[in-house]
Amino acid sequence: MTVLESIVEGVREDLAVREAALPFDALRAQAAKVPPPQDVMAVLRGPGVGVIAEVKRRSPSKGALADIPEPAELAVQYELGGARCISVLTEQRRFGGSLADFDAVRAAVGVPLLRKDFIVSPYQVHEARLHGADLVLLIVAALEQNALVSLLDRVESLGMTALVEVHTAEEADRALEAGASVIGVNARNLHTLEVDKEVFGRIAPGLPFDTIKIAESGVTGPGDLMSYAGAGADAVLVGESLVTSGDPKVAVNKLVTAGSHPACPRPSR
Ligand SMILES: O=C(O)c1ccccc1NCC(=O)[C@H](O)[C@H](O)COP(=O)(O)O
Repeated sequence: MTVLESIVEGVREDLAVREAALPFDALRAQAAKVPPPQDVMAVLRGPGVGVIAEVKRRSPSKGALADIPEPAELAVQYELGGARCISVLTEQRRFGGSLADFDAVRAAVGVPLLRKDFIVSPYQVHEARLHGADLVLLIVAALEQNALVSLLDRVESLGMTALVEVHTAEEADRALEAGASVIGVNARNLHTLEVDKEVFGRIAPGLPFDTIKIAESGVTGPGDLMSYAGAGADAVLVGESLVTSGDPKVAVNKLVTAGSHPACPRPSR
């Protein structure tokens, strides 16, 4: 079993417990009463290269990264530093995240929020909406094509935006066939955990010009952002280097400043 398969197995077990506690129809009815999501496409199409800053306590590849006793405080620092969106990992077993973290962040910041999890069921999509998500991650490698198409439709039918994550050209084709308009190219192979920062540059130029392109993983500073910008990134998604920086506001702001600098290559839309 690969790392991704084992994560998804645990996610399905935890999901069954939540479904037993709050049945799907009741969840859906509650989620329908939540204020509508933000227009994330407009935010991601903002000037320069944006930063999506991630609340990430630990990971399968690196183990413990940061305690983050107050995720809301971290998120406020990200927002003050100029993050365009904030990603909150809600997977508990491997990443130490939770929907309680998501709620705390939602209550503290105004920027759009990404529910970063391993979404395999419509239940998780409505759950994301119930907790105020604007964006939902869909990982192509974790989904059969029919499931990808129907989850993407569901995310959009609720007014949210799907960040569809790929790691290979074949997965990018599947994302486009499913109708993705925001594609994240993850430098990390979720089966082996190997990080290859060249992957974005191999895949992004082949995507349609009007697709929002997000470079995920392995961003350690402004130099990486500039390289990804040169290969066509509209935004970068950054976790580890921010949570381990000691000063997340400054660390985010260094990236934001690089992304808005006149020397930074512009997205070609
Ligand atoms: O981070 C991991 O080790 C990982 C392992 C298996 C599945 C997903 C994983 N990470 C999710 C992410 O995509 C990253 O949290 C995100 O792109 C930020 O990456 P980084 O800046 O390298 O922390």
